Amino acid sequence: MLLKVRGLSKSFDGLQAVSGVDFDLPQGEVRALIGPNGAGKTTLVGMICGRIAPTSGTVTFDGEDITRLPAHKRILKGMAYTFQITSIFPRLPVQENVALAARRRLQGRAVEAAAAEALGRVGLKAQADEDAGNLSYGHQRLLEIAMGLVQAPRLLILDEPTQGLSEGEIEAFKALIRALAGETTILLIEHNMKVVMETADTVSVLNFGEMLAEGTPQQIHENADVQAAYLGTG
Ligand SMILES: Nc1ncnc2c1ncn2[C@@H]1O[C@H](COP(=O)(O)OP(=O)(O)OP(=O)(O)O)[C@@H](O)[C@H]1O
Repeated sequence: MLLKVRGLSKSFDGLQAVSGVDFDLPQGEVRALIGPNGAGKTTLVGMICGRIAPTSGTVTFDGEDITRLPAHKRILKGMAYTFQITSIFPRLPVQENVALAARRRLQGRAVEAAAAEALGRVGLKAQADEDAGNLSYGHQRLLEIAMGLVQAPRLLILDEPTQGLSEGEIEAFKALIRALAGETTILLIEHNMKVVMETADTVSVLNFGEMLAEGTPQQIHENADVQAAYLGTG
């Protein structure tokens, strides 16, 4: 098991954001984490990648207890949390942004080759020389994914990657996830159910900080408890 979460809880001033979550993510799986607004998804993922200290519980990555390891050390172990660890440098070219991320693990010519490959994968090759700040919002999000990918992570965590993307960009994103499936383990917080249904191997549903259900996209789609949880919040 690549990632193992046991009894993970977080309270903020008495508000129980995540309570007693158990969660297993096998190597190579694409897992979607869904749930109504405020269910605790970002808090759970924050504890997995080390940005948020849990109130109790453990996180094990590749057999090692990393519960107390700071975020930057988790990155070195192969966790990439794209939208938090990478921030775009708007005045640098797109390619240079990706090269900076690549230098966490590579040197010399390998940096440029890896950056070009990552840009190709997210469909931004034509924008390589533009300043990152001039990209559309959707393209900036794809750039962030390229900056995660270029680090060759063992676990890639994407927090609402399709938010703000156009229909065409969402199609490209789905194709990218399918291409990465089996190669990289992916944990995807996603509100767009079409994206979830078409990319995830398995879906975990969080509701009021607790794991409500886990199953294939089809099972989750048909699950009465899940339907009720979403209806309850409008
Ligand atoms: N730093 C914080 N301080 C206090 N309360 C917080 C903090 N972070 C999150 N919360 C609360 O914890 C609960 C879970 O929030 P979280 O952001 O994890 O949910 P979410 O499922 O990611 O929601 P969304 O889908 O809206 O992003 C919410 O009630 C939120 O208000």
